[in-house]
Amino acid sequence: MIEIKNLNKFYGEKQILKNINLTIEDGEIIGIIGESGAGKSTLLNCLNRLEDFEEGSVLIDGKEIKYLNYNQLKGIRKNIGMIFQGFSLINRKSIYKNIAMPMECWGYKPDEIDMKILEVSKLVGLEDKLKCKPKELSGGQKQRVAIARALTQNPKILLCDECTSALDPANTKSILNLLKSLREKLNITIVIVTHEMSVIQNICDRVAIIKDGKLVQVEQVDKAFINKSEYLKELLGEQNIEADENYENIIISSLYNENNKDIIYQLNKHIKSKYIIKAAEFINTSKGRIFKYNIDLSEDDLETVIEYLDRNNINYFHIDRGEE
Ligand SMILES: Nc1ncnc2c1ncn2[C@@H]1O[C@H](COP(=O)(O)OP(=O)(O)OP(=O)(O)O)[C@@H](O)[C@H]1O
Repeated sequence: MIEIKNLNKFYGEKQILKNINLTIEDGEIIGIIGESGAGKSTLLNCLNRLEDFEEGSVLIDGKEIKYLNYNQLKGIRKNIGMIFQGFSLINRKSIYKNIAMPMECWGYKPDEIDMKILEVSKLVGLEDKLKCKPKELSGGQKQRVAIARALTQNPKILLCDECTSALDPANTKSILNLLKSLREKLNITIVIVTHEMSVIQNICDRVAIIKDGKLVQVEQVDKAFINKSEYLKELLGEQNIEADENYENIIISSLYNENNKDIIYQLNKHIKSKYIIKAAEFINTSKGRIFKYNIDLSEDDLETVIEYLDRNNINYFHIDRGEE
């Protein structure tokens, strides 16, 4: 478990992280998203003390890392793998040698290294590329090498800083699938810093939004997308749809399930007068598919619709226009 408590971080006079509090459970995949310069990478780097922090604490499995000396830190960092956007591979060395590097530093015996490399290269699907050089690999394959290298230390935590930002959509998808399968097989905790909302949607259990150094929202991904906060809308570049004062406006949004899959058909059966679907959106998340309909309907139909939605346990938000 990672526990971040009242974390404050400064560069000179400038405060970069402002009273961050966050607990990350074992085996969780959490995504940290925010605008450029918000403090995402700095926060990630505080988790293994690549960056020191002035105030607050970071506990890894109950152990405070703030005051650890160099040797103690090395021990903790063994449990925390890190992967970056740029892969950090040595081009003149083979894939085998690139993966072997941390084990060589730690003084493992050659046959131990051999066995481990066989194991991790199978996990990331690179067992036939060990003799290649990085330049012979695609971006996605290079990131797999970086992940394999991190896995040689049997990490309990994987910190990923924009690990798919340099990849095309197909390679991004394959790396995200790999991370998901690693969590399933090894119960690794994964913290992902990203500016790509698709990464958050596809694999994260929770999303943490950081704005100007403050953690402004931490929520389960499905809940965050069912009822988007102003922060999330801002990151998505979405604007609120203007309300039409002649209608009641309702947003119906839920995870798809047996109960609500034919919601529009059902509404048609219940509503007397015409209604307007102003926007419809379908989002795939790690928790399932979310639908969202923004509907204008007559005042007469509002009560019937709300009753239907309540009865069937379907989420909705009635936009209160107030008394104009
Ligand atoms: N070594 C440093 N010295 C001084 N200021 C720094 C240093 N590193 C980062 N900063 C500043 O800290 C702030 C947060 O940087 P950080 O890299 O954490 O943001 P980020 O959210 O990861 O941004 P991006 O998405 O662009 O990578 C920025 O204003 C940045 O300029």
